[in-house]
Parts: sequence; structure tokens; C-alpha cells
Amino acid sequence: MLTKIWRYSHFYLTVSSFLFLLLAAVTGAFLAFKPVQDKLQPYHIKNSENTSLAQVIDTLKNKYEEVLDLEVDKNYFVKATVFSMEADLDGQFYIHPIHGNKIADIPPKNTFFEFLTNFHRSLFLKTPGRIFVGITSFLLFLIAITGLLLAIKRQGGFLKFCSKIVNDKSIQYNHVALGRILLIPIIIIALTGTYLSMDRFSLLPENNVEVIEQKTSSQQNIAFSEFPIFKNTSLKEVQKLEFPFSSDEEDFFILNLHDKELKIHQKTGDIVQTTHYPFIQILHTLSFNLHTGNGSILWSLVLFLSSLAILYFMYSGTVIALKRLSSKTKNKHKATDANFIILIGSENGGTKRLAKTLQLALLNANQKVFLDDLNNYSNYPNAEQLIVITSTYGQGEPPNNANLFLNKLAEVKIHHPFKTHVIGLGSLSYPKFCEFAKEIHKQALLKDGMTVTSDTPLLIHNQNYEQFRNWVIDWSNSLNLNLEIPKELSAKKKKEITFKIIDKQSVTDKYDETFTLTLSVQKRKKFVPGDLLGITPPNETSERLYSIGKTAKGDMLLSIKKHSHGVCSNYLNNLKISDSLQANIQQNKEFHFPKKAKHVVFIANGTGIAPFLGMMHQQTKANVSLYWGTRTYESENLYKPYITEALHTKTLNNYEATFSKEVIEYNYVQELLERDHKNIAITLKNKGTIMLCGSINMRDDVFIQLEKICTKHQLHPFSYYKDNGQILTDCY
Ligand SMILES: Cc1cc2nc3c(=O)[nH]c(=O)nc-3n(C[C@H](O)[C@H](O)[C@H](O)COP(=O)(O)O)c2cc1C
Repeated sequence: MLTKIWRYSHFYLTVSSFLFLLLAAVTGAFLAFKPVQDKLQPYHIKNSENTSLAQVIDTLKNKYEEVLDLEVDKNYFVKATVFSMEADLDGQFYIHPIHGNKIADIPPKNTFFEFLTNFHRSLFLKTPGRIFVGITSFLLFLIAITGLLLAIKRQGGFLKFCSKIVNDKSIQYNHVALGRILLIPIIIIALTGTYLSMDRFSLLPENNVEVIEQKTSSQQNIAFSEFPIFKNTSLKEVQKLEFPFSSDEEDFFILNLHDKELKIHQKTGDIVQTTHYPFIQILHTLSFNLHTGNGSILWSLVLFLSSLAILYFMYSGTVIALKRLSSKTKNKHKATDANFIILIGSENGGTKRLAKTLQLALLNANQKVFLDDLNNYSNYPNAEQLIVITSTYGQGEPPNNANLFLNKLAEVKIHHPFKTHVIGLGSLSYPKFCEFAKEIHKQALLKDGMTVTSDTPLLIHNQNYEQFRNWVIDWSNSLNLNLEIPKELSAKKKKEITFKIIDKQSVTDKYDETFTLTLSVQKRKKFVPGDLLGITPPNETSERLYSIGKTAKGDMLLSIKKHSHGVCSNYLNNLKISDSLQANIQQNKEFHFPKKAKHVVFIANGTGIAPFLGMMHQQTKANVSLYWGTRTYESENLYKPYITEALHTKTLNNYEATFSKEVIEYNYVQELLERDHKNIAITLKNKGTIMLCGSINMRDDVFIQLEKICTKHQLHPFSYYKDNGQILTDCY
């Protein structure tokens, strides 16, 4: 519920301030260069900020006939106002603080920055504009805070806020990851902007000024340059020094420091009055400097990046919001009339898109279907089929529109039984893959009236539409519905390219047939081992994905197990040398060889070895071990040439194989890992990477073994290395 409030607040606050925020961020980005421009003036004398005030006064008094005042700006450039008979040494100009010479005239204000500053402050609308800008600043503060709360929720709690964000390549990832870096500067910009506006409109409480009168202690006249206060004050502490108007004792030096103003007796050097600035004034200066970057190039750079980030957040936020809005639910039939009920758990709309495809297909087949959020679960008197489709978030938690479902499920009695199917959408990058769907499936099995037909829910990684579509086809066929469901979810057709088969090797043992295809890529299209090749066999609609390997010559290598009824594997097996093949290359950056790691361990079973065969040739720097599980000695022959060559060229340092159908000591890779626990522990400890490719079962067994190794060697918990990006998987 709270998340919903934050999300809506975040959304509506941004919408309401959109235009002003846009203008403020664009102008703010340009204005961030003002401190740089200021600092690039030639008046800056390095280290002069430590020069004592006494030294400067002495120099000026000797050099000019009369000195009126002295000012030190944020960049420690020193301005003096003097009287002189020489025309060009009269008035206010920049001086060298050590020898007092004039270095430059005060330049006229930069019209570009003047213009931008006015626009940024008031949009040229005078007082109403200033009010709008002030309110926008405050709204930006609220947007940043609600964004922070949402990011904390997304990460699974306050303590996990700084832990690694799983990069699912979504725009939401960029939104959160960038937000986490620049949130603090943005909050500072928003708060200081609000403060300056409030100050401008006198909305801040009045603070009493503290004035302390001091009695003069000495009667002795001393030279200015000997005044203790001048000797002990360096230029960097000074804002302004006004010289006495006349030699009359009633006229004093007025020295403005950063936190107080001092009245100094012009003969004795005694401080006769100290006025401490009110806190509000100090805060004003601080706010001004923080908001404008005044005096600091580094901070102005941060302000520039933050302004750009605000623009990016507005763009990415709009895309995220549009995605959510476009997946709003519309129903033609009522819940009480429908025979098909689709209930969804979705946070970002991906699940909804799949569910809506099914809803549309059922409507086109003249079926009464009702689609709703899992949280709205109730009684469905005419329901025959219930399809639950849900994603999982956080640490295996429900998405927002499904957090009440399990309680409702327990409460609502079912009067008319119906068949129930559970589909989970998740990502294998998370330790608790589709956990919420699994929980629903478990509860549904126990619920009277919900006839659950399969032992396990359908679990889908990365919103794989193909898998979902295949399920819909099987399900609708079993009901004799023959639904028409589109071949592709998005209208965008992936770009296919032509490959030529240049080699084929196969091995058959008594269990199965496995073969490799070497493909030459026309037009030398770029690919990296670990990318995926999407192949749709002729007269077929569904695409199959194969992990891509690479030969030493740079050709593409595929490793395929032939399934007796497998359409795609049979199609590929029937291809002959010189035949061509149409397919598309899909980048899979999460499974590329880690360029920086010094230790890498490859773990694979079956044809999962393919990407590693390519990766071995691509590297020379890391110490690489390959653990591979297969069935028989014969099956190893297919890959032997690649492995032998890599061992010879030392791009592979260690190779261990297990054979599950042979009578030997080690049958499965996880057993070899147990034996070689030290190698694994060293890899994890030295920030190395462990890459897994093969079956989900192998992955689960290997994970259990890796957990044990972490405990045995007193390393961090296994989840730490996963979160750290040291464990990469491509399992199916
Ligand atoms: C912050 C975050 C946490 C996630 N946590 C999990 C998780 O614990 N288990 C899982 O299987 N998937 C997890 N996922 C992946 C989503 O469930 C998956 O991307 C899903 O398709 C999103 O569907 P939706 O767009 O309908 O919300 C997470 C995604 C994000 C962004």
C-alpha cells in the first residue's frame, strides 16, 4: 500500500512540475559552467588565500593614496577600491594580493549567464515566476525523496540499498542505478533552491542578531599592519574590509568575515564590537554556494551531471509510466459472467502484456474472459479455468498488485470448482527464481475447489514469449479452443542474416546424438561467444535459442543435441555442408567472458560447453579451468580437438570432465567441484568469475556445492558473489 502511495506521489509530483523542472534542469546544466568561467579569469593567484590581511593592508597603503575597501570573492580573487591621481589606478579593480599591483579591471557581467540566471530564477515572469520556481524546487525535493523510498523498496530494504542492482538491461535499471549515484546532489539542489526561494520571500523565521560590545583595553596607537586582528586573519577568512572614512576616532575599520562582522578601532586596533551573523544568513550563503557551485569547479561539475540526470530521469520515468499505463486492464465481460479468469501479478507491465495477449485470443474465440489483478481475487461463480500469471520481486516477494492475494485466497470459499494454472515470470539472475508463483502453486494445490492440473507451475525466464505461447497453444488445444495467438509479441521482427554451414561433426553413443555445426557469417557480422543465435525452422513459428561458440578462426560454432521429435534439432541436423541458414544474433552481454577477471572457472554440462569453446580462444590473460559433465567417453570426442588446442596454447589451463554413464569415481561436475574446492575458493576470493552453461538441474546442484565451498572456506555467503556479478549463468 505504502509503495503505491510513493509511486503515485512520485508520478504526480513529476507530472505537475514537468515543464518547470525541464526548464530549470536545462538552464541549470548551462549555469553549472558559470563557476568554471569565473575561475578561468586571470586574477587567481595561487596560495594567496593564506596571505595575512595585515600584509595586504600594508602593501595597499604604501601603494595607493587612499584605500576605501578590499573584497575577497569565493575564488580568492581580491578587489580593491582606491583613490588615485592616476586615472587607470582609480576606482575598483582586481589587485595582486602580494604586491598590490592592479591586475585587471572588473569585467562587465557575462550577458549569457545573466540571461540564463534570470530565466532560471524567474522564467522572466518576475515574482510569479520566482514563486513557481520555488515550488518546483520543493516538488523536486519530494520527487527525490519518493524516488529514494521506491529505490529502497526495490532493493528489498534499507540495508540492501547499496547492494548490487541486478542489471536486467531495462530502462528501470538505469533509472534506479543512476538515481542511487546522483540522488544526494539532487536533494541538495532541491533543498537549497527551496531555501533560497523561501529566503527571498522572507518566509524564514527572523533570527536575532547577536551584537557584543567590547571595551577597549589598550590606549596605545599602533600601525595598521601591526593590529593583531589583521595579523591573525588570512585572506581566505575575509569577505570585505572597509577602511575608516576619516582619521576621526569615531570612524572604524569594518571587517566582514564569513560568520561575523567586526568593528575595529583605527588607532589601537582593538575590536570594539562583534556582530555574529544570524544562522539564517550563514545558511543562505551555504545554500547559494551549494546551489550555484560558486567557487568550486568540482561541485559545479556535479551540479552539471545532476542537471543532466534530472533530464534523463524525466525521460526514463516517462517511458516507465507509459509502459505501465499502456498495460491498463479493460474488460468486456464481468467477473461474475466469465468462464475464463486471468489474474495477474505485475509491477512493470511485462506480465500484463502476456496476459492481455491471452485475453485477446480468448475474446477473438468468443470466450467470456475476465482479466484482473491478483489483489482483486474474489468469487467467480461461472469460472471454469483460472490462469494466474505473476512475476516475483525483491527477495521472492509478490509484485505490488498481488501482495494481498494469498490472504484472500485463504479467506474466499470456492463454491464452484475450476481448473487452475499458475505461470511464473521471473529472472534466473535472482536467487529466488519465480518464488511467488511457486508459492501460489503450492497454496492452490491445497485449496479446495482449485483443481491444479500440473505438479509444477510453468516458470518463464526473462518474459520469454515463445515459452508462454507454446503453453497457450498446448492448453487451448487440450480444451479444443485452438486459439489464434500472435507469433511475436512485439511488431518488431528480428533481423535475420544468412550463415553458411562450413563444417559438421557428430558423435552418437548409445544414449543420444550430438553434433556441432561450424557456420561462416556472411558480411562478417559481429558476435561474441555467449551471445545467442535465434533460429526459426522453416514452416515453424517458434524460435529456438542456441548459445554461440567460436572457433579459433573466428567462425561460429554451435553444439546441438538431437532430440528424436525436436523440430529444430532435426532441421539443423539435416543441413549439409554449403547449405545456408537464416538466423538472428542476439546479444547476451550478461554472459560474455569477463575481461578483467584473473581467475575464471567454466562449468557446463552437455552442449552447454559451446560458448566456452569460443571464450577459451578469446583470452590470454586469465587462468581458466573448465569443468564439463557429459554422459560417455565417446561424447567427449566431439569437443576434444578444441580442448586439446586450447590446452596446448595455454588459453585453457585446466580441464576436468565427468561422465555420468561410465563407471568412474566422479560422475557429475558438482563432485569435481567438491574435490577441487580450493581452486573454486581461490577464484571467488580473488574476485574471479564462475560461469555456468547447461541445464537448470546442473545449475541447482552446482549452486548447492558452491554454497558448501563458501562455508567450508569461511568466505562470504554464496549470495554475496552472485550479487557481486561473480557468478554468471546461461542455463535452460
Ligand atoms: C528489483 C527486481 C527484483 C526482482 N526480483 C526477482 C526475484 O526475486 N525472482 C525472480 O524470479 N525475478 C525477479 N525479478 C525479475 C522480474 O520478476 C521479471 O523481470 C518479470 O518479468 C517482471 O514482470 P513485470 O514487468 O510484470 O513486473 C526482479 C526484477 C526486479 C527489477
